[in-house]
Amino acid sequence: MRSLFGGQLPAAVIYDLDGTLVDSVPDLHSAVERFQQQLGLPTASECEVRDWVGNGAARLVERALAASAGERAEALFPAAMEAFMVAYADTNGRRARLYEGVRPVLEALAAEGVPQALVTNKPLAFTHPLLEKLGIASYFSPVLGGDSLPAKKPDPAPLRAVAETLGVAPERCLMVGDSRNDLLAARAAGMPVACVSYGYNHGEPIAVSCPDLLVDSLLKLL
Ligand SMILES: O=C(O)COP(=O)(O)O
Ligand SMILES: [Mg+2]
Repeated sequence: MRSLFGGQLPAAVIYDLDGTLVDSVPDLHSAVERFQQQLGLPTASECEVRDWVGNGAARLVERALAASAGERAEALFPAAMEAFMVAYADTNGRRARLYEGVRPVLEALAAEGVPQALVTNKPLAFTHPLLEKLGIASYFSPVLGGDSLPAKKPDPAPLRAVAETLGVAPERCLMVGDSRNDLLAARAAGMPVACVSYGYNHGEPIAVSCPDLLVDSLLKLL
């Protein structure tokens, strides 16, 4: 990580959540399965849901409907969205786990006084309870969800907003993510970007998008 900043630490680190810090797919899959069952639709596998995550809750529901509801997808969307929100409020955090290395890295950077922030496409109402459950909420300020601003990643607006809030130049921040949404947002904001290889990227290895740094564990950032 220091190699990207002339041997120094970045002025701030901005993390993605799902697929970068937290393996949240088991809980998202349970919620998708539940709304599909309620609507009498065939249910998705966990692998399918893994490839659909990353553009926020509405896109996840749309992708699940496209795969299971055929011509009825559009008409079923409002009911599916409502059922998903209720189901995920219940399943969120049940099986979610921090990836290896996450807590030590958060601790190490906090000890060095590096500000850490979170920009996820997950709705904010699900983000705060998940961070609390996993015991990592106190590391991040600010926390932006997919519905915090009019635009979400891959739009650079949330990353720019964080840099401005923290009073640091975007090029001195490091974005850490798992998907091309994180990478495109960072590039458009003028931020160096590190990606983890183990996350969710719509079924494609993130290496294809050539991040500035590619790591198989957050520990490699140190
Ligand atoms: O699409 C989601 O809800 C997950 O988003 P994230 O990878 O930006 O945390
Ligand atoms: Mg992600």
